[in-house]
Amino acid sequence: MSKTPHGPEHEETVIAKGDDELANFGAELLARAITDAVNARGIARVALSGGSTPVPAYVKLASYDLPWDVIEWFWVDERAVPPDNARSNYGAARRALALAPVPEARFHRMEGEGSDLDAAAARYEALLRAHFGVATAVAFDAMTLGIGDDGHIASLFPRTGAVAINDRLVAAIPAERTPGHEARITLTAPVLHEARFALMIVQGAQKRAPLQAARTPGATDEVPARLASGVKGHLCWLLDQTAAVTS
Ligand SMILES: O=C(O)[C@H](O)[C@@H](O)[C@H](O)[C@H](O)COP(=O)(O)O
Repeated sequence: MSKTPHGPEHEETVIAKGDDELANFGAELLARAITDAVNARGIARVALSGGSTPVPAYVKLASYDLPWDVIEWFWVDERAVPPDNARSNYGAARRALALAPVPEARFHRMEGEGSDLDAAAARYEALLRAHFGVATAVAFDAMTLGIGDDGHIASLFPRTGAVAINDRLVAAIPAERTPGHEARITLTAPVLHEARFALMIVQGAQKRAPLQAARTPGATDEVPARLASGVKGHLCWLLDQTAAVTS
């Protein structure tokens, strides 16, 4: 049974009252993590999850006065669609960040559109190694995460064994292992765990059950979002009040 190997250095829960507050808190938390990273190391590397929940926070973040030239943007996962497809996580984040003065070269998308997702995953892994260095851990300065209704995180879906992939940084997940979804490319659990700051942003009554399951110790293959508790750095559960209700 794969369990989370260690707990966060720092863990907190922030409750937001409503959509706007969730987006504002999300943007503020990301901006702080980014600013801290640039102050400490002269650069911030950010990995963005897809889905709908984090997008309003990305929009708010775009209006911050950040050192945009030294922020590198990566993705936690991508759907097997072209970047201009409405389901593209890259496309959604790019639209949300459109007002931010980010140099094009700072965006590093996963190539979900290709016919060979294993090759695309390998290329992304090589890109991460080039940016982070081969010898060092791939530790993102800030990472947004979400929880699927089925308890998935990134594109690591329950009862597929995907949470146990630990021999690579980036994996291709075939459609038959993403129930109800298309094939994916995703960061693997070891990369999620290395995050210096992970913002787990959860909204809506339909997320109460998977959220409670994610915060209950147990097998990560049953509830992949339990991987969040293995983040080594600072883990922030940013919850809107409807998701935070405990039965
Ligand atoms: O590609 C994706 O879908 C995401 O990376 C995924 O892991 C997401 O975070 C959850 O499915 C929650 O999605 P919502 O925010 O839309 O509920």
